[in-house]
Order: sequence, then C-alpha cells, then structure tokens
Amino acid sequence: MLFAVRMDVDLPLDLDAQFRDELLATEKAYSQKLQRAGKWVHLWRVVGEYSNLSVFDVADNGELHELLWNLPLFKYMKVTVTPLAQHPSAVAG
Ligand SMILES: O=C(O)C[C@H]1C=CC(=O)O1
Repeated sequence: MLFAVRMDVDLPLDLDAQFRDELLATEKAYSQKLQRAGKWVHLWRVVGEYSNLSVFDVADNGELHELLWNLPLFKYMKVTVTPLAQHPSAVAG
C-alpha cells in the first residue's frame, strides 16, 4: 500500500546543540535504512520549508504507523498521511 506523508518539522530554538545534532544524525540513519529497505520510496524537500513530502510503500496502516511512530524526530513533527490509490489515467505505476 502506498501512502503520501508530509512531515513538518518544528525543532525548539533552545534545543541543546549536541542533542539536536545527534537527533538529526539518528533521523538520517533511520530514514536511509527504510529507503534502502524499499519502505520509504520517495523523500523530497518542500521548497522554502523545513518539511518533506514522502511516499511510503508498506503492507498496511499498522506498519506505516509503526514506522512513523519510531521516527527519532516524531515528537518534533506534524505528520499528515494521505492513502494513495491507482489513478485510472496513469500511464505508469
Ligand atoms: O528533514 C526532514 O525532512 C525530516 C526528516 C526526514 C528524513 C530525515 O532525514 O529527516
């Protein structure tokens, strides 16, 4: 099942710099592991915003919830999930 996911990041300005750097490094490693596993199939930056638009390919709602819940940045993000279905006019996919 495919899901479009928008993540809007809002890190507190007073977050300890070392904690912030470690958090971002952990998030990067986590996201790259899921990308290599074929679960996180697109990761795009939204121009001009600390946000991304992503596409996940997972078995079901429960798997997506688990992957998102475990994002190291989860508590600092607003996450918006949109389930996707095949478009009848799409020539690919
Ligand atoms: O920067 C972001 O958009 C948030 C998050 C998503 C992947 C990653 O490495 O960080």
